[in-house]
Amino acid sequence: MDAALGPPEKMAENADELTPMMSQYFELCERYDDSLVLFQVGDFYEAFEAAAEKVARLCEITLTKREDSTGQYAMAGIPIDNAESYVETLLDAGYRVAVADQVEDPDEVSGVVERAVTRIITPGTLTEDALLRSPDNNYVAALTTDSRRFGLALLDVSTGDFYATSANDVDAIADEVGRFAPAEAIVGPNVAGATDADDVFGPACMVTPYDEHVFERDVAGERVGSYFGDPDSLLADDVEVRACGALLEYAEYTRGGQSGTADEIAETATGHGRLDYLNHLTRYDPREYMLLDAVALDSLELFERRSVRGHEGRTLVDTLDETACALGRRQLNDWIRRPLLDEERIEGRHAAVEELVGDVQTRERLRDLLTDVYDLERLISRVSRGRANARDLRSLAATLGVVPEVKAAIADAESDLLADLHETLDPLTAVREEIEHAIREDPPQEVTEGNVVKPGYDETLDDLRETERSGKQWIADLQADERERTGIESLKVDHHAVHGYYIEVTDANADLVPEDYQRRQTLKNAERYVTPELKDREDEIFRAEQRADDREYELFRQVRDDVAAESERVQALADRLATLDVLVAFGEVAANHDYCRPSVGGEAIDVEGGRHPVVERAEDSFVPNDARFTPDQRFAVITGPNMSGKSTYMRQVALTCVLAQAGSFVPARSAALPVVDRVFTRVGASDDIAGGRSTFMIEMTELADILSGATEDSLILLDEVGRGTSTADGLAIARAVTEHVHDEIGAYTLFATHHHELTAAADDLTGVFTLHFETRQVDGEVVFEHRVAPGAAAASYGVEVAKMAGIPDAVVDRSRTLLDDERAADSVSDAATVGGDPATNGHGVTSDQESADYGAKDEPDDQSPAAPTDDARLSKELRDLDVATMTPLEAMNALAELKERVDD
Ligand SMILES: Nc1ncnc2c1ncn2[C@@H]1O[C@H](COP(=O)(O)OP(=O)(O)OP(=O)(O)O)[C@@H](O)[C@H]1O
Repeated sequence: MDAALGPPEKMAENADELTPMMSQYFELCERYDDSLVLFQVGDFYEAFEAAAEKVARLCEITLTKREDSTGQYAMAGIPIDNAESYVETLLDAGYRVAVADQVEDPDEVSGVVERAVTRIITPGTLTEDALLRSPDNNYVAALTTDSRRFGLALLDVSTGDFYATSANDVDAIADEVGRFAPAEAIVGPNVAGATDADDVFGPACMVTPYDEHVFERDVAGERVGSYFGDPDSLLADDVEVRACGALLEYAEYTRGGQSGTADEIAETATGHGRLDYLNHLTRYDPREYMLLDAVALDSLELFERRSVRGHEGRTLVDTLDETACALGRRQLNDWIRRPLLDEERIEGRHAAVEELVGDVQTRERLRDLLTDVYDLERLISRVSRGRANARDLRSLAATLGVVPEVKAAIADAESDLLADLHETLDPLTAVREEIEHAIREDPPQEVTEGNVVKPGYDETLDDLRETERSGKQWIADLQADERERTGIESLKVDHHAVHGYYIEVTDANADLVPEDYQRRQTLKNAERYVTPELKDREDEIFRAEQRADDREYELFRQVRDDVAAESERVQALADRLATLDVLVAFGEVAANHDYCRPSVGGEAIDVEGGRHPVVERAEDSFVPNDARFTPDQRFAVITGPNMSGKSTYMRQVALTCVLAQAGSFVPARSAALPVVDRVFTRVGASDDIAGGRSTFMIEMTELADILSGATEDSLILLDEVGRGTSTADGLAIARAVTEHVHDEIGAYTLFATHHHELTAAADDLTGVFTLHFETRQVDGEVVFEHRVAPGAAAASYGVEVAKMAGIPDAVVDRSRTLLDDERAADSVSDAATVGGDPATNGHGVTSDQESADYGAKDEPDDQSPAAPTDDARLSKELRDLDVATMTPLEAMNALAELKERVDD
């Protein structure tokens, strides 16, 4: 990013001589040197010099020039009316945009109009609806550290969601970052020495080192205190206070507040930029939630879809998203991102979902009502920032109007959670009534031009409007009155934007014009006049209109302030409606897709007829599978050909746990599950070319994280560990990992592998068992049954899959020949080694596919200790020749080949 533009050099050279306007621009560029300043000049936002060139190039607009006594400056302007799309382009290109608006009415000042930066638009602090691309949260983060701990704060400025946490280990922080996926981060002074912030936040996040001062304990503490009271009672560690304080300062700064020196804090604490709607700071310990790090979120496709074959387009959240409003959608994301560990809370959600599953009518009623719920969090944040218009207030009132009906719909609820929601849903009746009494039903976008406040709400306003109305009526009647008085039938009364009201008389009737008419304008065939009374009336109308508009704006602001004062209650209501919406969505999905209520808290995984929630929607006939892990047998080695369903099965077990702990029902006939503290995944990786790490390196790094972080309550998915290195090394690592997880950790583990040797671990390690996926051969073609069964698979069918994928016949045939040859040769040598320690077996297996044929438990010769001699090899090959089906030529060739080998 080359965001720091600073003031243009050319202006710096003659800074003292700049025109007043350019001097303003120059100073703003100096002050906001980390941003691209867009400077209002009338209906445009202008940029000059280097910034202008950037804007012109990125936004594809013309680069022009501005010339004054001090020189010529490159200039590019974007129209204010649709500035958003241009700003979006600049954000995408990595800029912060400082919007410098005219803060005085140009008509009312002589000389240069004052301009001030009213907001700094950055990727993580967006509040503009047009720039927020989805209802999902958009977070900005702050990270800091002392030498001991790391503190992380996360804030969604558009909704007021604010979180803080801390950890000793930067990896734990990276995991939390992964959950929230902030769009932007500021980092404190010591972070650079302790870790690589770009690594922690990832490439999609704009990371900037920020003013050290605001991270100081006292400065930060004071700021946190000004919002939420004593920081020490709220937060667990100084690093959390530092991160939260700095983040608040940054958020204020982007809302046009001052960047904080100690003195300025007191000023901003009450002034411009303050985020009054921030009422809650949620301090949490990552250990309170099932941990899903970035790798797991990604590989389980909870939010983002990886580019893999099949099940197009859908993520877990999409699949579950039957929410009716934006509040619910965000809450759903949060529940999936942070599944619970507390059994009681999990059960609480399940009980509520169960009740809703069983009551279609209530569910439908609630869905209907919740569809009418606006995004209260963003509305109240706009209200508190003074950016809400009258329509926003009406939307808020409309939402409040739905609350009593929502309450009524769950009045008889029996589950604790629904009953509690019924009890605590707060209709804020007074707020709704105030808005409904004061604000018109269909107000305009603008709040300063009248038509906002209802007649009858305010006497002063009504009087002014009456004066305006009667004045206009008098003028409306004037044409008829004057025609009668003067006898001029063609006399016209009309209004002109510049000259105001006039009476028009054609030249033919000039002699009938009365004395009191004063000439104003001469046209080709007519004259326009005013009378003193018309002038007086006009002034009266104008004054009344002006004062009425002002009065309306004042009344509107009063109502808006009154609503803002209740922002905490509105936020609490938003949270409850969101909860209800997610519960209803869970109920809907469960009812429509045949999910069951899981029991949680035992020590076994016992899923009957489980399905993958996403894949089952894309497959016409999804095959349900059981999953059974007992307290004593927690490690499954899964074999089966490519495409047989191993990955799908493993993910479905993990997703079932995630869903259950998020509070949802699960796609299965029945399910008993433990409370899983963390899901680890090590499933296929793409090369991190930019990061300079090979597939194997990534694989090993992820594996290292798993081995150091997993507990006996964790769920581990391992897919093809050791694929990126030689088969012997890979197998050795796979076996050693199996032993370690089995002996030392005891986590629930699903390990899919093509190393059939690994299935032997089931014989040696009591907690390990084998599963495999079955396939059938029908007319020479492989049919995948997608059915899991105990034991190990017999063959890999890699070549058949290659054929299905469209590899040319010649290559497929050649592969078969090679494979047959190798099988013949290796089955002999294999007999000597399978079942021993793979790390020391030293035999030359050359690919995963081949290794898949090793160690199938039910092959009797697997365990035989025979040594591979040439004779044994030859005899086997001879035995395997199927003379009955060979052509004479093939028989001749085979014989010649064998003879040749004996001769050697
Ligand atoms: N239980 C099932 N019922 C129906 N179709 C399934 C089932 N499981 C998987 N499939 C289908 O089979 C495809 C392959 O499954 P999956 O990717 O799980 O295979 P795999 O054994 O892990 O393959 P590989 O070893 O190549 O990674 C999936 O994309 C899905 O469309």
